[in-house]
Amino acid sequence: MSWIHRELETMDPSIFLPYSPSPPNGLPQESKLATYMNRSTSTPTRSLNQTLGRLSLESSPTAIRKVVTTITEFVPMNYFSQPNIMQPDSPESSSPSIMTGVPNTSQVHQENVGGTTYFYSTNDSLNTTGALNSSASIGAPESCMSGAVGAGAASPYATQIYSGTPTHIGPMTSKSGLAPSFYMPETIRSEIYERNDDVFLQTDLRQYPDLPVNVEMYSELTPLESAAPHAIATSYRATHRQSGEHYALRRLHSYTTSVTKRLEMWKQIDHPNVVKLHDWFTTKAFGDHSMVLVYSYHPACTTLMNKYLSGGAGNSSSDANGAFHDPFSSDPDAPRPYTHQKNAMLRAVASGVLLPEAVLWSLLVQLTAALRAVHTAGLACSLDPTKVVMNGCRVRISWSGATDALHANTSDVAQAQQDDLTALGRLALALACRTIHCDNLAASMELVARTYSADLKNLILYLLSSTARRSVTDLMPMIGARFYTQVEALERRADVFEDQLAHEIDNGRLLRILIKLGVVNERPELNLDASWSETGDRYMLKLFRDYLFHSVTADGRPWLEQAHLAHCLNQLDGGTNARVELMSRDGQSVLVVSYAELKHCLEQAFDEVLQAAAAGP
Ligand SMILES: Nc1ncnc2c1ncn2[C@@H]1O[C@H](COP(=O)(O)OP(=O)(O)OP(=O)(O)O)[C@@H](O)[C@H]1O
Repeated sequence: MSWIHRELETMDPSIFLPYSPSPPNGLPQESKLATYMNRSTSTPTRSLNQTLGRLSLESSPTAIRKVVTTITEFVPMNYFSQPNIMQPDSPESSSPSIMTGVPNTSQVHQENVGGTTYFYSTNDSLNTTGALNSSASIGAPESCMSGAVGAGAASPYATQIYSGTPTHIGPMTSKSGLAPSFYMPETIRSEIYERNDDVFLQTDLRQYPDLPVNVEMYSELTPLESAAPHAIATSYRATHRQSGEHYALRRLHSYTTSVTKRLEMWKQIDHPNVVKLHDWFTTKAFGDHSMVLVYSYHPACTTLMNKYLSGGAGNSSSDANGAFHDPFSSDPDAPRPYTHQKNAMLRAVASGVLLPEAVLWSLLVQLTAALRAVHTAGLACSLDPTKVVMNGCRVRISWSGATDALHANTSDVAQAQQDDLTALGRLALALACRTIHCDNLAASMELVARTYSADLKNLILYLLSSTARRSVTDLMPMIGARFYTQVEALERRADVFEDQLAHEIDNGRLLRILIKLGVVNERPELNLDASWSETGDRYMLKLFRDYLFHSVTADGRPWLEQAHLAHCLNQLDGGTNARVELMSRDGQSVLVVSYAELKHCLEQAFDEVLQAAAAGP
């Protein structure tokens, strides 16, 4: 007999036969179904209603509490919460107050249809409380308002998988003027994969036999750049031996000075556009007296130089352009620098590789925000395209404070801040022209004037002018309304993140409930009871598992319908009143149960496993 995929929300109650104490097709008492039916009707320790009756506000159910502590449950916002019913500080234990004193009204009806016995539990209070007991249920507003016991209904949310994409997310991809990479979900996914890859893919450390295994509290050192013979500084990714977290280390070779006052000041800077300096120490682990600066590690970073200015490996295919190779190359046929520079710019314009103005403003807004934080703290950062890193659309100034460590606090900060502003101007010009070779200022500015707005040109001119003393705070009026564009883009990106997060929360709900089912189903034994997973509450869960995963079509083929699976799991998570037919494996009996009852069985059974696990050897 094939499995029947029917849910019984609409079943007419009049078809239920009244319960008879001596049914015509009584169950053999040794059958597994009997263990469940006994637990529903007579066995005191297994009585669902008795269990529910024991639940009270004072003693919130250990089952629920244990589950919450062991697998972090998703506790939704209590949209309709009423102070007299819901406990604000303990959302997961609020439902039992409504359950208190639920009368034991368990009844079982059974009928025989064509040799198959159908068992119906008509325990309405069970269905209701189960629904209220949902990890994600919030109760219907009416029931909360009236406080009526038994009037609750499963949250519509708890029984759905996706609430749907909000309408404001959809049309954003066609928003003109904003770089699409700011808010495309596919981009978010690929960015996250790229970052995870970066963390998990290990470099072959045999290439670096001289690397120490441990440096202070850090191990698994992986160079972030290819080794240069006479470098004065080297960068590594490393893992903290205690926390397991990744850090970026900047090693300053043969370090002789020891003044660290400015490093202390750098440590205080916590800004989204500055890579955070956490710590520093000196070490002889590299065979010399090195200083190591410890920074936050941002996976899959690339420098602005690599991403936009060098045409190197870091460039995306659309960015790659032979126009940006070094004009001073050793190739005797290479064009003379000026010609090359001009040609490069013209080709950049023609081939459309110039950055959209919105992207330029985004970079400038972020960099000026970083400079503002740094300058306000009385520091300067030696801005350089190789020392600004980017992942996603976030820009950060990297290795902050390394210059101060090298020069031992001797530089004039006021002058260094002016140099930062000039460096920002040069960087803006380089990004606008897509080349670092902008020595011909007139030609470069001509390109900027032709391609971009007057505001951008004026900002660059202001930053490059050396006549007046400039300040980073003067830049804000020049950025003007473009700041709002940046805020708008970030908020749109946040919208997409929230939408994705909502989906993942729903996936998490399903994963948790699948974990619970997996922990209970087919467990070989529990507390020396080899038939534990086959009897009592668990028998019903086993049949539910069969119904979910092993259903077949009328001609015996596996019936795989993901929407059905997700729907059933959500009904279970919500503990709804909808009923489902569960057929015994011999096809002789059909149990008609509500998801509320199934949910309660699952929580009871899972709690038993948890208690056994916590009992210790
Ligand atoms: N905090 C960080 N987290 C992750 N990666 C970073 C971080 N800071 C820099 N990087 C990456 O490390 C790589 C090496 O950076 P580094 O500044 O050492 O490059 P470099 O051009 O070789 O400079 P230098 O010659 O001064 O060492 C770059 O690809 C950069 O993207």
